[in-house]
Amino acid sequence: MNWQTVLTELAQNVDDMNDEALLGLVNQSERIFLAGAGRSGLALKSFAMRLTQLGKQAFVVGETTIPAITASDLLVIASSSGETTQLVQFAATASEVGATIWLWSTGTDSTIARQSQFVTLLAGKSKFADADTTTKQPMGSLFEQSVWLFGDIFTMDYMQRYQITESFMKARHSNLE
Ligand SMILES: O=C([C@H](O)CO)[C@H](O)[C@H](O)COP(=O)(O)O
Repeated sequence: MNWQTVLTELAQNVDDMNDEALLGLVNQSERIFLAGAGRSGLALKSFAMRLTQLGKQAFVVGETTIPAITASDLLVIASSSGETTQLVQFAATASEVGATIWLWSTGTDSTIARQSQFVTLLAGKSKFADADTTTKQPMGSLFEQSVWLFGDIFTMDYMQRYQITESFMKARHSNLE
């Protein structure tokens, strides 16, 4: 029963959100930084891994080996609320240096959204929102699931758009597992 509820809720995500501009944005960005807190960050990490396998330089914010972000870099932020304190600070720093920000969120009325050049809206509600009709799941669960799925679907679209094969990606998979 709850399986069906979750799958139905995930269908709120439209299937035509990977437009050419976003595919081009990632293609043109040599270095991509990814930031998310809590469960949103865990889901976004799965996309960071795929970006590496697609041939990009991907850095998860918070890892000690991360370089400084610069004007030519892309910062992807996943945040249901767009208001999580440390992510607001990351967006401010990225803006100061002139980096491009691509936010994945549930709305456009947030501090981070206002600093972002690109915003992708995913199904779910902000973790700060009260229970509503958007989802029966607690807090940001639907959004966090959507982050994982959007990353996977974007990966498939990117493979098709730039003719990247699975063997190309497998060759870039970690061999220290
Ligand atoms: O871990 C989370 C929490 O359990 C809500 O479901 C959130 O992902 C984390 O707090 C980050 O929040 P957002 O930045 O609003 O996604």
